[in-house]
Amino acid sequence: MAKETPWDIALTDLALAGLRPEEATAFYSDLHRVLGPQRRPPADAAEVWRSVVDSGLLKPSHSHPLHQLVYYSVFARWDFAARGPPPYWFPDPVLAKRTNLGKLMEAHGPSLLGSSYKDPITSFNLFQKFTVEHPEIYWSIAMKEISVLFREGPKCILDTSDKSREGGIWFPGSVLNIAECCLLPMNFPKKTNESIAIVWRDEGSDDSPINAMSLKELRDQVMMVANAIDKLFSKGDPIAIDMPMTTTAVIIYLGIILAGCIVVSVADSFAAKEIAVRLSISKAKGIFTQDFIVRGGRKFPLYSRVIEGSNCKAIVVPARGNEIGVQLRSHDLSWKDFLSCAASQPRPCSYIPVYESAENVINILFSSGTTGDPKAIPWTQLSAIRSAADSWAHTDIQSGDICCWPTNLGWVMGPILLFTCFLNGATLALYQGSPLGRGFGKFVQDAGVTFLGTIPSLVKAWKSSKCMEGLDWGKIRTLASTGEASDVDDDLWLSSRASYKPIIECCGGTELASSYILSTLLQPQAFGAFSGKSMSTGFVIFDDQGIAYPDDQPCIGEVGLFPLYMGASSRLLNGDHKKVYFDGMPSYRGMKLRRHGDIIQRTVGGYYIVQGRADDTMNLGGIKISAVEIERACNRADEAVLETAAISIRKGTGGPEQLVVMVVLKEGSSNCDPYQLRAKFQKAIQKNLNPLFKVSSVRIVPEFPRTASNKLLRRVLRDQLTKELSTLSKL
Ligand SMILES: Nc1ncnc2c1ncn2[C@@H]1O[C@H](COP(=O)(O)OP(=O)(O)OP(=O)(O)O)[C@@H](O)[C@H]1O
Repeated sequence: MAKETPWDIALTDLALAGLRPEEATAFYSDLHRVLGPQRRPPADAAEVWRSVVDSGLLKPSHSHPLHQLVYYSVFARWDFAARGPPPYWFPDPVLAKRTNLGKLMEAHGPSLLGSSYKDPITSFNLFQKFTVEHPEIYWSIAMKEISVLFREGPKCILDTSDKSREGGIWFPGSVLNIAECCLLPMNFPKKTNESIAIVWRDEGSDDSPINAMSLKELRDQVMMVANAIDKLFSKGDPIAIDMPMTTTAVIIYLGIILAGCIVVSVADSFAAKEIAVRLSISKAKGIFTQDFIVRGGRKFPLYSRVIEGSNCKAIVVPARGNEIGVQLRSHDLSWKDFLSCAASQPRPCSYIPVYESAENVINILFSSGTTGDPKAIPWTQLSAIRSAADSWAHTDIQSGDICCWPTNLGWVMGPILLFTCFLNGATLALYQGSPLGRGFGKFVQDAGVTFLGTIPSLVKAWKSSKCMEGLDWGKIRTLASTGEASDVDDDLWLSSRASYKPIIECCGGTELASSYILSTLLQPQAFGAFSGKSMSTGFVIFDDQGIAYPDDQPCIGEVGLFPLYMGASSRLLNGDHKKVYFDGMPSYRGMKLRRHGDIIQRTVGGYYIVQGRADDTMNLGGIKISAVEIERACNRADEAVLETAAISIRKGTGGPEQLVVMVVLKEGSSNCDPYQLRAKFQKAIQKNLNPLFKVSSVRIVPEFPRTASNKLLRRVLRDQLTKELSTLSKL
């Protein structure tokens, strides 16, 4: 499909990529005008691509094959080993100074870095390093940028005197209510009572106007909920929310925190048993839920799932309309009856928040369980601050932005998105239904979303179904992706839908309340790669012996986080925090490193590429390789492949690990032959990775097992294959 150079693209190629003859002729001459006469290198591919994008030649309305043809032809001769991943987006020196971080660096860079400070782009790495070495200075400045209002100010920013607290004590002595901070109008960041706090639309009402709620309306409703909570619960009670991330769910979330209780977030896709386990671990005193979930035009029971394994008081919100569609147990309440508890108050929409220390727990979240049983992670008010501040710095969220990221309050992205919007004066955009279809994309268009977050499986589904064709996503300023390693071609598709806006890759963990590697608008971006570490985050990549690679050296290894990490967890409800995150970790410069479990690659050029979990690493013929690297090579080996999972298994008798590539095919490709695929995978692996790696077999399956948040569960596939093998060997 791709040509040796973009100059080799012929009219016939453009026709094959979907252009009509007259369009192909016009495109051809425009392309050549942009490319100029130089037919062969030394033209730098990155500069060529930059001119192509700047010229606006490639439009969102063009077919994906056309975008592919140009992109892959431009970078056909790119030497990854010598230059790192190819950049597709470049910061503009003038615009960079107008970003949140750019402004902060311009204001403080000269005094903090002295004459070494040049400008936000040139000095980004130096500044990030400074924030790691002086986190107390960075956080004292960053805190002024988001709407955090202390009732009592902190004694200092960071206290490291208690050596048993590896993560340090942040903002000691301070008292606040973070939900109140979300709801108050502020001069900076700008939030008035009339500012639009939430916009939303119900699935199925895709041609109706967008609904909107002002900050004052939101505050009134949250206060009403807090008043009603006071009637039914006591301060400090854990109260669960298990429902889609709707406007009502967001109001409930803030109401629980305003009233000094703890939100227990449970994702709405869990089965009854999983819900029950989470309610029991957190000792929830009540649960807010819905009668049903309406998604993709279907109605799924939710209340019945919630009560199957738990007796705690349920407050039931109707999925649609005002009346609930299920019969309640005697001790449960409808949403209407719950709200009427507050209505009897003289001022139902007025509430004095419960103020607590910054380290007070506001939310219990559960990790995805990719590596084992989900961990119950207490989020403090600091976690909320961390999440909003990172979005301020890295995704450049500003007041007036309209932010959409399909997720759930039970996944870490839910609370991160909520605090990102409300502590930065941005608008939260919620599509109340399935994000998989065109209705969601139309909402993004109609609501004028400026920031769109995604997960890789969602992007893959949009690209493959072509459901977003013809939509105008022109208001998008920034995209983002998290959860799993993203696919270069899927990201090419995503960015091209928004005229090549940057995709900010985010990788962290529920227990960090943030991402440890995170792209920025101050550095060039490459698909599927992270341009750097997040502000104030330090880490090393270490080898099998626990020895850290030098910071400027390209390498692959496990990441070890510096333990002083503002907003990260310091305990687990269902596990030994020290054992999970610190025991067995190497030390670096006198610091015991914090475990995160990811294998990452630092490339030439200082980009990071996630290679998956340490547990998914395999040893093929004595060489260590991550599953993700093999999958990246195989995913593009044949047009029929939707996705692959690389698993290594060992026969019961021991011996070397054998590589099995499992495949899910695109719709309509069912007659694909596994033997032919094996040959193609073998070739792709030999060409891109290592000629010695052998594909032992290929399995075509209808779908992969995934966590409830859609992460590929390689450990389940590995267990299945190992079991099958041992049964076979017994026959
Ligand atoms: N953008 C990304 N690219 C690659 N991997 C990612 C990305 N974002 C997240 N991840 C993976 O997800 C992990 C964080 O997910 P989460 O906090 O939900 O817990 P988990 O590790 O999946 O679950 P558990 O700790 O229960 O096994 C990261 O450590 C990383 O492995």
